Amino acid sequence: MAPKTPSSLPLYEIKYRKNYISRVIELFILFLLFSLLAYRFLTLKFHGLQWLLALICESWFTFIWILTVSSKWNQVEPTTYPLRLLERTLKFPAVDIFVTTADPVLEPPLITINTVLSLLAVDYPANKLACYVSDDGASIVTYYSLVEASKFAKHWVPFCKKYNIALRAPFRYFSGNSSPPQDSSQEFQQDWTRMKDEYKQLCKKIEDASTQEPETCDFDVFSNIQQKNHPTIIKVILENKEGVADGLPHLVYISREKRPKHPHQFKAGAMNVLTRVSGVMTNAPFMLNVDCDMYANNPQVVLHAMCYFLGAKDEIDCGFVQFPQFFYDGLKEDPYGNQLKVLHEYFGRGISGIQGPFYQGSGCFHRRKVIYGSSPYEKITAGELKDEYIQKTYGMSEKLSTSIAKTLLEGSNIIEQFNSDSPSSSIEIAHQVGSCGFEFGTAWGQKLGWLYGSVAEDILTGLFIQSRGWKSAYCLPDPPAFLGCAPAAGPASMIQQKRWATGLFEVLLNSKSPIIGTLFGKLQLRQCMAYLQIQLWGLRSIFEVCYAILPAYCLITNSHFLPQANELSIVIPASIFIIYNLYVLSEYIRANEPIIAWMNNQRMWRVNAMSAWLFGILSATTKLLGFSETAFEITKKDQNDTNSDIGRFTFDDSPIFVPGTAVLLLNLSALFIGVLDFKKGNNIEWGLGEVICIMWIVFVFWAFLKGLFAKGKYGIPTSSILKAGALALLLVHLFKFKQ
Ligand SMILES: O=c1ccn([C@@H]2O[C@H](COP(=O)(O)OP(=O)(O)O[C@H]3O[C@H](CO)[C@@H](O)[C@H](O)[C@H]3O)[C@@H](O)[C@H]2O)c(=O)[nH]1
Ligand SMILES: [Mn+2]
Repeated sequence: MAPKTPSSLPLYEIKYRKNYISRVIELFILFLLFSLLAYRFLTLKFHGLQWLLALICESWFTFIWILTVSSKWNQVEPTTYPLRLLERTLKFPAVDIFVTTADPVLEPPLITINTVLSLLAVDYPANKLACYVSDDGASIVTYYSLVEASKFAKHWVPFCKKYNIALRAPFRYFSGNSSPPQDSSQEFQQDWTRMKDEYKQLCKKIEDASTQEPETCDFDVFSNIQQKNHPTIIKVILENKEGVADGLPHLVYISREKRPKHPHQFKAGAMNVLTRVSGVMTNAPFMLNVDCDMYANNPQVVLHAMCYFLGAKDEIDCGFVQFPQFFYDGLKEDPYGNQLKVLHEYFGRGISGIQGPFYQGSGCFHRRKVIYGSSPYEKITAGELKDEYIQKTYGMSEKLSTSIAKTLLEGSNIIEQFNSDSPSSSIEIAHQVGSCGFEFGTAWGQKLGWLYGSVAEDILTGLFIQSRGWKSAYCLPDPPAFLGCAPAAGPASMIQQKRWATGLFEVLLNSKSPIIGTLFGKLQLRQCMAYLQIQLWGLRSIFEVCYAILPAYCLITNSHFLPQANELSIVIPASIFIIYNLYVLSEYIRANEPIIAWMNNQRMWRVNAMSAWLFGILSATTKLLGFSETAFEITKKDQNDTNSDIGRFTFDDSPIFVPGTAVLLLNLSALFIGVLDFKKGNNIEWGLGEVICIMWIVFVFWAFLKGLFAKGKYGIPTSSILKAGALALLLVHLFKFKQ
């Protein structure tokens, strides 16, 4: 065999995990679940309401388990080879990078500029990159910070490239290091110290600006505007006019027009403006989007993504390339269960073995034409793109139409397409396409761009792409490509989970729901099942709450919903409980996660399911009935809350904590009532099974139990406890009455 030349080696490889043992265990659990259902069904007539409720809930859990097993069946082990790519070619396609920020308080500008700096410094020809920052907060501080950061970038980027620095977000690079590494050269030590000083000054400037607004004439546009009522603001901060590969990429600030009566569609709206503004300015064939807190942790990210785009034999195989979301400074042992490591490890790799990962909203590279609504192999001729059609669909702008036509007609020539004009020459048209009336009557948000109608715009948009037949690729470089902030407080974490549950459920009811995508589109059946697995989070809450109430119901009404300890059939539910939990534990161990993280996560999944998801489905339903609109509540990004016991669960007066507290109180009272009954020597119908269930619920809500007695932010506010108590009391009486 002839030795392989660099150009014949594959740029990526996808292997499949040999997860046979896992599959067997998962199928065995499924078998046990079916046995349980059969047993319940056959014995239904000997038991009361609680038996029927248990049967309904367990049927639902079985259904979810089928979705889970299918989603995790084919887990991928992808590898990308950026070095081979570098050996193969010197010509790279252009990439437009989008960073979104929306609130200078919840999303401190220092975090945003670190993300931007890490992106400006990636290993990729600078003349092929343009970074666009969308600021829905229209904040002068954010803009000022970016301007100052761009000055710092002129030294930072060359420094990173000269010494091949691995971590190019300065706040992470300098954190904890007060002096340069001692074993390095004199020159490096000097440069290091200089950079660190400059970065300190930058931080100081930004800090000062947030207390006293900066004043220069350049900032006039920001004076006298309101966050939700202002014209489009676009500023070209950095421009690589000469097009030099080792210079700096373009950097453009955009705050789209906002008017009070005009729905602005949250992040999806911002992404569409970014798409259009970049379309008229640079029109790169690929775009990367990241949330403002998701800095590039691996300087080769773009190269890794290009391994897929340039290495795929068939374009259909990668409509987009998703890097999973990982988080930095994650709280030890993941008390809020939101670092999602284990979810990515099995579920994420599993769906990547079907039609590809979901689009996760951040850390994703898209083909521009995919965002423009095209389908795989779609051959568009110039005739079909007659201006009239384009303008009706994409909006009235000649320059934008031309650029869109170019993208759609592109064929396979993605390298040459870069727009050679400098961004500032298109600034007027950019203002026009960034205005809020531009989309009126067009297909933006409906059939192209980022889709409207769900606060989980990412899942909706990705689903629509996959329903057109595109596959997506999962990229897992080492070190991880992007790192962001996971919420580090109880309320923030709950609000995020609630938003996801709402948004995911909205997608299910949308005209682009996965079921429709499979029936009428090109979404694969098992991909549809994977989407359902997450989109049913909201509905799951009802069954989970019901099931958590059952043991309490039994103790209060002196009945049982599980077979008694001396019956042989108790083996079925007992073994489901034991095998399932041990199996999940083994997943954590295999993923090198601490056992405590497993414990915390198991609890938090249940807590989220019974509180945040419940509110999620409530808000999706009230929207559906037309009572309210769902809103995108932004997650707080800063987590340097120094004087607090990080990791200890925190509460606030949000009603979101009421149902969980009520479930806990109800079970505790049931236990109390049961023990009294038992002491009285009454004939007891319930048994060990029900008592273990109550113990388990107390274990799940341990943080809430502690919260009942703690003060300040660690305690559940008295008003919430009273509401939950009243609810629990009401249920106790209802059950008693029924009896
Ligand atoms: O009106 C808005 C609201 C939000 N954002 C941006 O959207 C991003 C995500 O917001 P965040 O509060 O961090 O939400 P997360 O729950 O952490 O985000 C995940 O889930 C969202 C969908 O619920 C996706 O949009 C995100 O990309 C995904 O990372 C941030 O960059 C925001 O600045 C806007 O630009 N405009
Ligand atoms: Mn976020």
